[in-house]
Amino acid sequence: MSQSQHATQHNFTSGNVCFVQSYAKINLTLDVLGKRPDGYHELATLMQTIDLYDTICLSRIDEDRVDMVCNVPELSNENNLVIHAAQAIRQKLGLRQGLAIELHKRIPVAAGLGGGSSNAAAVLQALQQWWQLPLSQDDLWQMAADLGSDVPFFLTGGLALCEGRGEKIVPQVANLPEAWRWLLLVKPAIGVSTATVFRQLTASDYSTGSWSRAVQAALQNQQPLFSSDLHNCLERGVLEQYAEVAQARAAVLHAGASNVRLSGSGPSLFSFFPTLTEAALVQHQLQTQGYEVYLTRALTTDGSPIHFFH
Ligand SMILES: C[C@@](CO)(OP(=O)(O)O)[C@H](O)COP(=O)(O)OP(=O)(O)OC[C@H]1O[C@@H](n2ccc(N)nc2=O)[C@H](O)[C@@H]1O
Ligand SMILES: Nc1ncnc2c1ncn2[C@@H]1O[C@H](COP(=O)(O)OP(=O)(O)O)[C@@H](O)[C@H]1O
Repeated sequence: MSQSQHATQHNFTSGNVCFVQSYAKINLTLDVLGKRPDGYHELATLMQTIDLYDTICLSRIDEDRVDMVCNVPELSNENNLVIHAAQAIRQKLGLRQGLAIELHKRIPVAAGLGGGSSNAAAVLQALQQWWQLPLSQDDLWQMAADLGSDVPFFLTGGLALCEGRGEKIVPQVANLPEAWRWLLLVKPAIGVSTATVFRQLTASDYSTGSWSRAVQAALQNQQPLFSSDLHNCLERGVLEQYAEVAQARAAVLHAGASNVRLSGSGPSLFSFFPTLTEAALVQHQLQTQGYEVYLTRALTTDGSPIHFFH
């Protein structure tokens, strides 16, 4: 029996079974620099893993195939990224060892929280460690990047500056202001397609990358940061296009939050609080209005709570 802590996954293996925790992310900042010839957008985004996770149970099976069940019925099919990740590894190494995957989702789906990407990275990393595969970090990174723009970030997690289409990762020392100790996530009752949100961008939404780089520098130097320093270039389009998100944003502010931002392509919104009491009060108010709300916090690469500065 062994227990290991690598990157954002907590793995627990026992004989033929391996359990993995697969964490969600928020985008503290998200700059879109412009559209690339390949159709993707050039990004600079500061991503941070948070204490909200799916659980994945991997078991060896005798047959040469990958099976999967999920507690969210519409995700129980071969398009699930956990199957793509397992098949990518089997194909790359010509493995015939079969696998059964149980996926228990807690991270809201299509919510801007990176759940599918996190699950894919968790499977890549768990199989690499559990089966002691001869894959380099570069091999893993390439497989992750082929699975999706956000997947490489989840191989390291914690806090990172992500550039290119999101796949170029520069890990940062996880270090946030004291005022950001508690994190409230509000998930409006709609799913949002990432591709649609990018399609609706206009040139006036683009930035130079300066929002993310300024916040990165302030965090590294432990300088004061304000909620107005955080920016997401996708937010304008999402607030205009989806009334549910604009309403939820207004409700969060009305409930007493001093800051609120969209995570990724949304629809999830996040707010920071210095104390648990303040966060819990706002959470309670929003829950009584019927909102889906999560009270959580930021994590380091090994899944432990991060360091805060004054
Ligand atoms: C916006 C972000 C911010 O972290 O997250 P989510 O809101 O999805 O969580 C990511 O860039 C999402 O990453 P991911 O969900 O892996 O995207 P992919 O599967 O690679 O791409 C989905 C679609 O989004 C668009 N896309 C994605 C990334 C990028 N840099 N430019 C794009 O234009 C493309 O239309 C692409 O077909
Ligand atoms: N394991 C998975 N978990 C969640 N969604 C998945 C998974 N595998 C494939 N998907 C697909 O990916 C889409 C985006 O889901 P998700 O990763 O949760 O959101 P986001 O891209 O907003 O962070 C979903 O609509 C779903 O069809």
